[in-house]
Amino acid sequence: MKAIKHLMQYIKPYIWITILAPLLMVIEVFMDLLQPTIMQFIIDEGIAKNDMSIVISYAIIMIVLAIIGLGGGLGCIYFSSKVGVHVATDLRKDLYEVMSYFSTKKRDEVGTGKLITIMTSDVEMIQRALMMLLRIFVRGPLMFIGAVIIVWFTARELFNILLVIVPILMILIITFTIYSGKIFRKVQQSVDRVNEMLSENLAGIRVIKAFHRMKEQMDKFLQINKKLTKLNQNANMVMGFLNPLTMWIVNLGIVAALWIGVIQVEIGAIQIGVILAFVNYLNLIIGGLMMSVMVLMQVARAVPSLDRVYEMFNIEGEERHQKQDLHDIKGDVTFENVSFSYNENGENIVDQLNFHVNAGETVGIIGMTGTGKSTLLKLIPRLYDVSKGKIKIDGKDIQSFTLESLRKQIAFAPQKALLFAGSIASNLKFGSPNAVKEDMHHALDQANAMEFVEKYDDQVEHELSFGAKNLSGGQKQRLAMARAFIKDAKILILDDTTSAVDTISEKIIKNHLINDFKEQTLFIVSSKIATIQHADQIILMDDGRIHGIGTHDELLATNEEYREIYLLQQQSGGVLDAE
Ligand SMILES: Nc1ncnc2c1ncn2[C@@H]1O[C@H](COP(=O)(O)OP(=O)(O)OP(=O)(O)O)[C@@H](O)[C@H]1O
Repeated sequence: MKAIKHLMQYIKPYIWITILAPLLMVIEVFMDLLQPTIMQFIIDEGIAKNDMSIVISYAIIMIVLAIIGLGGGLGCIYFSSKVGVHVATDLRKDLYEVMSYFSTKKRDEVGTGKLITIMTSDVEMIQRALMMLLRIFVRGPLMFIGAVIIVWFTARELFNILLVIVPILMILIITFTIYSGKIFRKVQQSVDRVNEMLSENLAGIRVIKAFHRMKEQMDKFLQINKKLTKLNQNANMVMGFLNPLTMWIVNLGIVAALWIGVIQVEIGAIQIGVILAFVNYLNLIIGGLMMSVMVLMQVARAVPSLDRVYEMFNIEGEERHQKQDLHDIKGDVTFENVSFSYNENGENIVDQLNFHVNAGETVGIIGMTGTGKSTLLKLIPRLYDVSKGKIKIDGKDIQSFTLESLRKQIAFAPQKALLFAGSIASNLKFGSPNAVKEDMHHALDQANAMEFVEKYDDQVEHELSFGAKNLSGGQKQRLAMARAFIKDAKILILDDTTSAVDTISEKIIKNHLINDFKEQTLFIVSSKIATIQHADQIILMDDGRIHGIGTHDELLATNEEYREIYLLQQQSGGVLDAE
């Protein structure tokens, strides 16, 4: 109910054409309903009495009425399509907006597959249902009721046939509609799963190929797809049963009409034209019922879609407009007893973290994989919210600031260098929308990316393909770093952003980090001590906890595990000194 109310808000701007479309359909139905009666008149008064003038004049009336009906029908199609398409477009636009405000946690929970299905097939389902409702939902019942009334007045001797047939058809239709609604709900869930698997496999196609797991993935996909096929088949079977069953009942009605009708003609109670008109009206009645069923079926399919769309609008998003703005920060960052778990009541991925970073300092974070380094970083721009404790910037809890203003103060280069299709410049403008060429060159220099960008004829205007597949892993990382650098934010976070970068480039970038970012608070996660050796503090993470904290020299002197990592990396030649 609430979902329907919500949909009504989208129909409201098009309310006049939403009213006009069914009105035009009323004209078409009236014209259709008049045709059999005129035909009856032509047969009984024209042909039976050999009066050609009646035949011709009523045939002309029939044509005129048909043309008027056609005009009404076409108008209805035009306006109902307009409503459907516009409502769908507006819904998609708003869905895109709310989805972009989902908290990262919620987005993870819902899953990309479901989000894509909702934006595409669910919205389309609503669009189709809306169009059909405006076109056929008026036509169906009106044709049904109109035909029944006309039969009552023109062929009352045959009316009893309707009293038997119509209730049977109605029970049949209602049962089928309810049942098909349940099946379509399952179909939709199955489509979600297919989409989820598809998007995951397409994104990971190179990994699948590299590990030669095409067959295994294909088998998995086939299994899910098979389930969808079966559900679709069931749904179609339901529909497949309905048509022959109704036609059989209608045919029984026609046989009964002919039988009873002929007896009535013989005793002179009715004329032959009445029987023909009745058969025609019977077809209109069935047509009306079937059309209503089609609409109901479509509505039954659209209801789960409407619910799913409505659910998206109700998902707790990130707050947008309350709280105070964060301006001109110094850049002190404090973690006070911070714990975080991805799942409610799940194990803490980071646990009771306590540390303080002064503005302008660099913090290096190191530790085994899966120890919560990336998670720690994601808590600072509130990509996820802490489960316990507080993170403070300049002594104030980050929860008290608007997300927009908080994130303006933070430049974040995530572990996976995600770039967008478009020019290098457009990607850099993500970091700083007003950046000019000089700013871009400067940031690209700092990330040692100018070295390859300047080789392109069109330089920063060079187009990146979807997912920046025309770049190497190291090139992508350097551009992603440049995008963070150009933002010139007070807090700069680099999550293992040099893992695929060559040693010389890494050394250049490190020098820039040391010399150009003295005013910024830097968080650098790396698996290599050499990358963070210069940091004012190094945090050694172990199983979500801080296992050691201090400068490189302090940790070397006091922390066994740190010393071991350092020696191992020294032996494997991973040492990299800043100049
Ligand atoms: N979105 C998520 N949902 C649920 N669990 C997650 C999510 N992201 C990470 N984790 C889990 O949290 C733990 C820590 O992950 P995190 O990425 O923070 O580790 P990390 O130290 O950065 O690892 P690496 O060095 O490999 O990048 C892992 O066990 C991981 O499975």
